[in-house]
Amino acid sequence: MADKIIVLDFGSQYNQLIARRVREMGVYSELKSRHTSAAEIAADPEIKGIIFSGGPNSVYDENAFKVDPEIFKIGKPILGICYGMQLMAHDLGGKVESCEHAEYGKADIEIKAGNALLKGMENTQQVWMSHGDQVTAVPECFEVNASTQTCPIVMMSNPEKRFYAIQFHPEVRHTVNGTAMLKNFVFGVCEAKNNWSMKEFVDVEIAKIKETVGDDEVLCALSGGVDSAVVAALLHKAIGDKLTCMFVDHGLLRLNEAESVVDTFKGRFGMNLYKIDARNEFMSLLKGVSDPEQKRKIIGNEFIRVFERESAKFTQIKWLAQGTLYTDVIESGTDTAQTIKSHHNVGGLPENMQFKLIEPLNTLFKDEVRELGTLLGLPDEIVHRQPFPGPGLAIRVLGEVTEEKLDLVRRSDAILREEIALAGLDKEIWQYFTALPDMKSVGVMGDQRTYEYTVGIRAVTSIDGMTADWARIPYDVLDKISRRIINEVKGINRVVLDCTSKPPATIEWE
Ligand SMILES: Nc1ncnc2c1ncn2[C@@H]1O[C@H](COP(=O)(O)OP(=O)(O)OP(=O)(O)O)[C@@H](O)[C@H]1O
Ligand SMILES: O=c1[nH]c(=O)c2[nH+]cn([C@@H]3O[C@H](COP(=O)(O)O)[C@@H](O)[C@H]3O)c2[nH]1
Ligand SMILES: NC(=O)CC[C@H](N)C(=O)O
Ligand SMILES: [Mg+2]
Repeated sequence: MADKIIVLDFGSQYNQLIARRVREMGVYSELKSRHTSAAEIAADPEIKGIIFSGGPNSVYDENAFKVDPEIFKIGKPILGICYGMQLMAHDLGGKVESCEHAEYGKADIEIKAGNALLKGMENTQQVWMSHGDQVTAVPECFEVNASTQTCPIVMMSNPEKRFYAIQFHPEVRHTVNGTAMLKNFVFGVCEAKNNWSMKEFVDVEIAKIKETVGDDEVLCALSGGVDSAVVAALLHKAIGDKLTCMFVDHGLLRLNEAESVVDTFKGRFGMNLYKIDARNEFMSLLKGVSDPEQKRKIIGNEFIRVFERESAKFTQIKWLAQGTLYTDVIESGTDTAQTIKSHHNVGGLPENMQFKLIEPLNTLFKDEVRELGTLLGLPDEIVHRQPFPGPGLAIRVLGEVTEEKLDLVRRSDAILREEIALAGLDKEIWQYFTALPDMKSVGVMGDQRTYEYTVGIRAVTSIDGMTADWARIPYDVLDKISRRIINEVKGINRVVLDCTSKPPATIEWE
């Protein structure tokens, strides 16, 4: 088995990012609950080191997240990041106070005394901060390694015990040498071996699936997107023809999408795929509903009801596999992180669901899933397909969903996709689509007054969908898209461009 580094979760939005940075180095890493006991960690010889994540609490809050205090006695290296640093200082007898000037964003640290994490680095380092508390006195036997203008103790360590702590976030790209510092911890301090790769992930997940489901049949919710295609490929390797895939046409798909998914997966790959026509059910449940969260919950709920009803027709299937990614989980809200939007497959699930879930990708990010897809032999056109959300066009038609509005989004979106591909931009732009804000404006066409819908173009560049920037589509391409939409899609008289990054916006408009 592979060496591993565990990340204890204290509620940071970036906690899973820490784990994936370590995986990128070829060392297995996973996020663990803060309730994991020291005894359990001590008993696992594969765990070579522990990282405490950041988090929203202050260590002095009444309900602040705690860690088993025995963890400092088991002899394994620990790296505390932000809240993790404050927790280490607090638990070992140092002092944490709220700072006079909270620091958010870029900062420069001055190295006072080098240590193993800073090996090979210049004295000044650009880092990224996000904190309102800071350590004001280090515990016994700790040294101060670096400071900023407003934070005298930005890094501390006790090399003998192999305890290291930093106030900034090495896992984000804005900390220029963040990855190098994490590498120094993982290889230099923990002496972990880089003997893990996606190949390992495949073997471990296949074994886990076999053990979990035994001889049972599994239903895989297949959308034609990369996540569910990868899940289906993994399952197929694990349980062969005990796998049944189901694709739901909820009436919220893009132009010709249903036909093309069936052609590809059933026709070309010969998969055991059932297409369910549930257009009427979804549309009637959405009638009169305009709140985005309510729409998402109705859709998530109905997906499960359709799977329950349809699967009962051939055998009693108790396992449902979905292509849930970590992004879906964190954005839907966890016991520590806020709900940004309820993804249909996580926050939108009904409470009284009969299925037990299989979600092998729920710790991964999109780009990791693409790597996995390639490894499993899926063709490029599937691996690099742009993401399309499960609730489909329902979250791109703002407000109440009607057939008329769906048709406008569908046709304008098809034009946008065609032109982006013609301009050779379809690989560069991560996701692109049109959305219909619930608004009309005045125009003049052929000397006549019009009062019709506006359509918005949303196109973003991203790596993992967690953060995104708006794509700089050349003006002449935009011009052609805009003219074609106005000329070809009756009912639209204005086209606008969304030039907002994520954060502060999100990719979808609802
Ligand atoms: N129309 C659908 N029919 C069946 N299952 C679906 C459908 N839409 C979504 N799902 C399920 O919900 C999961 C999450 O959807 P999501 O859009 O995040 O993933 P995806 O469609 O597989 O990949 P992508 O993100 O590339 O679109 C899917 O992996 C799939 O299991
Ligand atoms: O399957 C899904 N079910 C959902 O409910 C959902 N909501 C957003 N998305 C997709 O997730 C990525 C991030 O989207 P946001 O920036 O809009 O949160 C983008 O790629 C979105 O298209 C969803 N996918
Ligand atoms: N990002 C963090 O971990 C923040 C830790 C703590 N809540 C602070 O503001 O200092
Ligand atoms: Mg999808």
